Amino acid sequence: STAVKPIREALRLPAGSQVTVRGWVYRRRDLGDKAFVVVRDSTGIIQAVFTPESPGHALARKVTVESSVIVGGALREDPRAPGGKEIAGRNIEIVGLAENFPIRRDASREFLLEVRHLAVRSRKMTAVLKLRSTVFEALHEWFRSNGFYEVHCPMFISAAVEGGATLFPVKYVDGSTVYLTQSSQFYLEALIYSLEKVYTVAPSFRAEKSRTRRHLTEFWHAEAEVAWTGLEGILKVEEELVSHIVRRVLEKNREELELLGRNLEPLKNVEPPFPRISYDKAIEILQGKGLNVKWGDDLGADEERALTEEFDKPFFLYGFPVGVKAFYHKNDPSRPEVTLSADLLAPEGYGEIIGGGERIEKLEELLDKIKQFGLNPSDYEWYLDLRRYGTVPHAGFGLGMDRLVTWIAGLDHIVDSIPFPRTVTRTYP
Ligand SMILES: NC(=O)C[C@H]([NH3+])C(=O)NS(=O)(=O)OC[C@H]1O[C@@H](n2cnc3c(N)ncnc32)[C@H](O)[C@@H]1O
Ligand SMILES: [Mg+2]
Repeated sequence: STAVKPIREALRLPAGSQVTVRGWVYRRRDLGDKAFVVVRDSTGIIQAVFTPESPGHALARKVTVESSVIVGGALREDPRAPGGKEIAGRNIEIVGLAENFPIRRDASREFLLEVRHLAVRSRKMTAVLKLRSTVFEALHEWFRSNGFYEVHCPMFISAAVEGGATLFPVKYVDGSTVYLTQSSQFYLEALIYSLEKVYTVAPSFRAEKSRTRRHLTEFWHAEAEVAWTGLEGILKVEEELVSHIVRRVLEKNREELELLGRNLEPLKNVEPPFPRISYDKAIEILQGKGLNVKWGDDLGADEERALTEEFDKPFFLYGFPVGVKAFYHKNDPSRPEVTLSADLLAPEGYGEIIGGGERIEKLEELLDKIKQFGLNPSDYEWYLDLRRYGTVPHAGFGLGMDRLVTWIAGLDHIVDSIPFPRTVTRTYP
């Protein structure tokens, strides 16, 4: 028998070639005395047709969906077959005969989540996971080629970064209570004093009460911190990073984007500079659209969705009011009621994918703000120390990787962007 080839490569061979492929039975049906077996591997699908003269005919009729198989035969043109070619099946080896596979075409979203350990085999999920892999690969590529060091921060932390309401407490081995990290930001801020430009990609945990299409309780968080820079400096990093990632997906995952039915035009627009609008301007636009918002309100998914209608590429929303953002954001010296913060909103209704901004670098200013926010300074002792020993202006951001994948892939729910989503109601499988 010939050497096993990935299906994508087998399909490129000339008709008449002897091929052997291996994978899982994607579809199986009988038509008259012929057995049609469609095999799936990580590169695609190919049809094999077994006639009564084929040595493998009997096995081909008995093989079940999702059985693992090795199939051999001669390649031939057939415009009706997926990929325009099929295998005139000669032999089939059943490596693992599958029991009755529980997933049917009309399976509900909830059932597909319940059997996600099997549903990850679907062509849609396979396409999303390949695209997700490119997104992470491109992120590392960009940071590493722009002078950033990858660092790793603890998952067990002692104080809230993004507010106490979404902390997951953990009973630690010594009996104390610690928390799962919401963000590596403070540790990155410590690391800029040695490496100056740092990034990390790790899970963050938020006990979000809200059941929405863009919240997970465990999500993948790419965070970066840069010494000696301010708000505009970090926005430039963000727009170049996101543009690079989208460009790489367009280069590498056309097939997957097509399988997902993604309209590519919005993605082709993703080039720096991105538009920048102030929070003030955003409130004006939203009020002009008849939304019931006033200055000082936080902006939720509905408001963000309405704003994205004004743009055909990602855009920055900067200058949030002090009360809307976390304590560590630096107040604008020229307008102390607003902060030097900025979110990056993805178009097409997706909204926030990045949160970030300039940090408070002066010790007294940070101490005042911690107290203003009713927080306990002793919970932030080591974070305050960073301002006692050679403080520098610095800025950073956090990019929600699952939200980024959801937008780029054009998915309608964040749970479809990650293999095993964790939400308010799901920690299984
Ligand atoms: N280093 C930093 O400056 C990051 C900063 N401490 C931070 O955590 N900002 S953030 O809360 O807006 O979260 C950052 C991003 O993280 C994503 N995010 C934030 N929360 C979630 C949940 N619950 N699910 C999915 N994605 C989430 C979303 O894209 C946000 O824009
Ligand atoms: Mg945010």
